[in-house]
Amino acid sequence: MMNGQAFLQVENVSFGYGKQYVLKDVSLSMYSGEYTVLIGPNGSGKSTLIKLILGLLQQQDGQIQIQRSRVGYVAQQANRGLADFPATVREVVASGSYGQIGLLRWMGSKHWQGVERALDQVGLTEFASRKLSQLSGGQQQRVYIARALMSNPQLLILDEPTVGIDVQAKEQFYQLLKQLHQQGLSILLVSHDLDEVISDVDRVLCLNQSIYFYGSTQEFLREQKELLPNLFGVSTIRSIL
Ligand SMILES: Nc1ncnc2c1ncn2[C@@H]1O[C@H](COP(=O)(O)OP(=O)(O)OP(=O)(O)O)[C@@H](O)[C@H]1O
Repeated sequence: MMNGQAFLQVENVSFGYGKQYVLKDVSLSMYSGEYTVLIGPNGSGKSTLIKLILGLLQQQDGQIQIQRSRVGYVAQQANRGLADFPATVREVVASGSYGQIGLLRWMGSKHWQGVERALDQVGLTEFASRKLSQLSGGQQQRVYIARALMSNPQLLILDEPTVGIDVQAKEQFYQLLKQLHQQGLSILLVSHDLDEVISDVDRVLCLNQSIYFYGSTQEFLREQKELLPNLFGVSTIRSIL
């Protein structure tokens, strides 16, 4: 897994919104096909790190190397803003190709085939003609994954995608991520649901302004009794929930 060139390389990155740093000297590398979960207490800099990786923020120090055209992104509460928009599920997924639903009329049949494929990958074919607002929160998040898949990403980044989704839908959602990973997609998932994803991921990254732990799932499980009390003030994964 670690062979070859890393396609995401974050080297000694520091960032602050004002004078104070919220991220200090952060380094990490992701290799093709890896599934990494990023955890950390509230305000530890997880979303900030994601925004730096996506190029939405610019670090003050350090370097980030990544081919951004090969990154798909599913934001926290992704449905905000679009949920009331009168677009169908199919149209929202299609907008992943062009970024704007208004441009859909320019899409050729090859693109629409891609839309059907993406809908199939996330198990939403039967909902394709429904309005987005008529789907549950969990289904809507799957629509956003399908939209992100339209750019044929190498890496899918998700920032707390299951906030506000019920337990059963969460399970289905993580099952979908597991399947996409098994199909070869690399995933960087920000989540508090460590207990639910720990058996699916390859690596765990614990952030608290700096990197607190970064290693394989096996290493994490071996060391969690020492790691978790310091990071979250709890002693088992289950108590983070
Ligand atoms: N736009 C902003 N301007 C100023 N400070 C910010 C801004 N966004 C975030 N911060 C601060 O930066 C720090 C890191 O925030 P960030 O959202 O990256 O943390 P997080 O780990 O994602 O938190 P959570 O788990 O609560 O989502 C926090 O102290 C936060 O208050």
